[in-house]
Amino acid sequence: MPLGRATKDRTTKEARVLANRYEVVKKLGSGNFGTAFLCKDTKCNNELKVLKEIPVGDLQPDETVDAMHEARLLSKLDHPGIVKFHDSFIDSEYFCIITEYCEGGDLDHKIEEFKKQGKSFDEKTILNWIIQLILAVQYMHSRRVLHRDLKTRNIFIRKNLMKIGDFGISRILMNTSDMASTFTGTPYYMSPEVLKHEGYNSKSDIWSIGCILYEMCSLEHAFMGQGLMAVMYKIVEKDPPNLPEKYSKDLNDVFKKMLTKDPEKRPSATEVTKIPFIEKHMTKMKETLTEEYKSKHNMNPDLAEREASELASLLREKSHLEDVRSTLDRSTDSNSRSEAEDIDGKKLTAREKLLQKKRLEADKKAHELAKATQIQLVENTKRREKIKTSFEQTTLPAWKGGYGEGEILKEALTVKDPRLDKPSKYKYSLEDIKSEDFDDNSQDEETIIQRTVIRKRTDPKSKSIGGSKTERSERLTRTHSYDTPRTLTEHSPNTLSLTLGANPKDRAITPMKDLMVYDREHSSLDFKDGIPDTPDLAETYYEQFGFDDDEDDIVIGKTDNRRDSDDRTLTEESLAKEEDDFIKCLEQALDNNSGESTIVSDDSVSGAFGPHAKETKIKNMRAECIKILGEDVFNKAYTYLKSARNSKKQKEKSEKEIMEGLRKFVKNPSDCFIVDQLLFLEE
Ligand SMILES: Nc1ncnc2c1ncn2[C@@H]1O[C@H](COP(=O)(O)OP(=O)(O)OP(=O)(O)O)[C@@H](O)[C@H]1O
Repeated sequence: MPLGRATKDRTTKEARVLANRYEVVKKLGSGNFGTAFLCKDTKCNNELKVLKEIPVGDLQPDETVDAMHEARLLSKLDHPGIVKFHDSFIDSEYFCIITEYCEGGDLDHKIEEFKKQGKSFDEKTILNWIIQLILAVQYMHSRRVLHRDLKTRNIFIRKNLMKIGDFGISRILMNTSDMASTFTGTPYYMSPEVLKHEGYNSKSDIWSIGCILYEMCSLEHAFMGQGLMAVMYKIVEKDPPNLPEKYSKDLNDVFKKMLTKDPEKRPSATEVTKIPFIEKHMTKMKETLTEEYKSKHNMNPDLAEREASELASLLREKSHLEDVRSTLDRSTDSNSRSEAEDIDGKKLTAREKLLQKKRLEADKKAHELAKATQIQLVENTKRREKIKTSFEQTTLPAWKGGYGEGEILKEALTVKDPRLDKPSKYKYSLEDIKSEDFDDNSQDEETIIQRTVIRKRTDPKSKSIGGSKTERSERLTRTHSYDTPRTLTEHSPNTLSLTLGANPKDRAITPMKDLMVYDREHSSLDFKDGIPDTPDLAETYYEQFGFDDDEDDIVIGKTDNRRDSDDRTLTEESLAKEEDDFIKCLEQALDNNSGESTIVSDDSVSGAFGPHAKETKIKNMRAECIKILGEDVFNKAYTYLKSARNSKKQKEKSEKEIMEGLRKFVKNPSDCFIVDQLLFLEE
């Protein structure tokens, strides 16, 4: 296929849905193989994911079989240090991959940012990161998957967790036995054996991790040179530099081991984890992480807030349904009469008619809610048990780090509730909230109740709330201490009840029965029967609190059809799972046990899209050259370098002479580095 063959350019088409499921949000950028987009998974609660579109040309159906098979196997791999491979499919001329989205971007960007700001990463952070990467590599190598293109642009950050992207993609895209395919365009991370055409193996990935370690410390590449050849020469012949002096000798030794020229003598991932300095840090990480995890899950304010929010919504549900019921009870006898007939001698108001209309619906929702709550309770109990067991079994270390600025876990679990703009370790009265907290005076009282419930804390230092008015507020708040963590899970489903329906005991909805009282008589709120006075307001009220006609799901916690509003729960849960998984990885590594090995297949298989992927790479690199140099300069430099690399006479020229020759076209010959890369790739 000729170079630059036109593939349909879809990079600008963002508002589109792929596979009837992935809605493109925006373009993230283009790489060697294709373009990455941020997308929403409409079938998974609009979770943000990354779509990678790789042009593969017009393929015959059987040509895609291997790729799809490989992709399916890759999607089974799961490790907190690997960007999760979710899905793949062919769409027109594109092979599409759906992966996890890492909101922290890539390490290359992070390093650039630090460089610009004159900052550096501290040793502890670097050690944390490198251990994460090594554990991820160990996991994949134990399943016989090589990366082949490890570089800072393929390392992603998600809540300070380091994740390796594109692991195994080479299996699909590249013909792995072919040198040009292995040459990804970036020479900086390539090992001597690869440059010497001695073949890629698992140790070549370790070399790349060593190069990444150097870059984290010095914010520069380990092997630098004006031209591609100079870099390659240094990699093969020269000793690696030392890490900057601010880093320990121990870390420098680890780095040197990883950059041992002879792959036989270079440590494997497992061997790196056994280097005493690394092992010691892993043990420390485990201890600190466990402690932080423990305290977080015992007293996690975010978790508590979420639970409070759920409880508040249950409360709303309860008081509303009680109100509906009591009103309906009053009117039950009138059902046999005409709607227009009176209750207690009065005609039914529009509001009462509305109540009637909503009655069945409300009851149905109550049932669904009770069911959903019970499912959530079971899930919460399971999760708690799991966390508890994990604490008991481990002494995992608080794993601090992350740009040297904070505690990873702390950040990892901080999911802010946009409704809460202040830390809430205080007691709030309704008046407090009305007067100082919310600018928006137009909020209705129910919202205020909810916020009060969420904010309520029994901080011993807080001023007590006395007086009749505040007593009323007190009744509206939750007398539930977050300092002594109590959660939904601590209440057996059997203890839940809600005075609703013919048989109240059958309607398990909230564990707050004994803890929360909505005292209608003394309430300062004016919707004493729970329903606003006018039908319009009532309608708004219903809609606001989840009784909208069109609404068909009640979603609490984790269910299959979660809605947008549940994103927060989802993220929090998935992050907690990742922490948990990472703790297990550390444990396994410390136990010298790499876990059960699900071997995917031999990595020597040729990539299904080899020729197409190579062609795309060349095309993209050529476009990049033109972007950097301009078309005219590129053409001249390309012709000059091609002849310098190919003709015998020119070959005798030293690198220095070649660079000088380039000065005829460009001010800075090192700008032509990428042209050299392109030529190398083309060869
Ligand atoms: N999982 C992800 N989460 C967040 N951003 C991502 C993710 N994958 C890719 N990106 C971003 O999308 C852009 C393009 O990424 P892509 O992987 O296609 O190319 P690249 O890494 O820049 O180059 P290469 O093809 O050489 O790996 C980059 O800015 C990258 O940071």
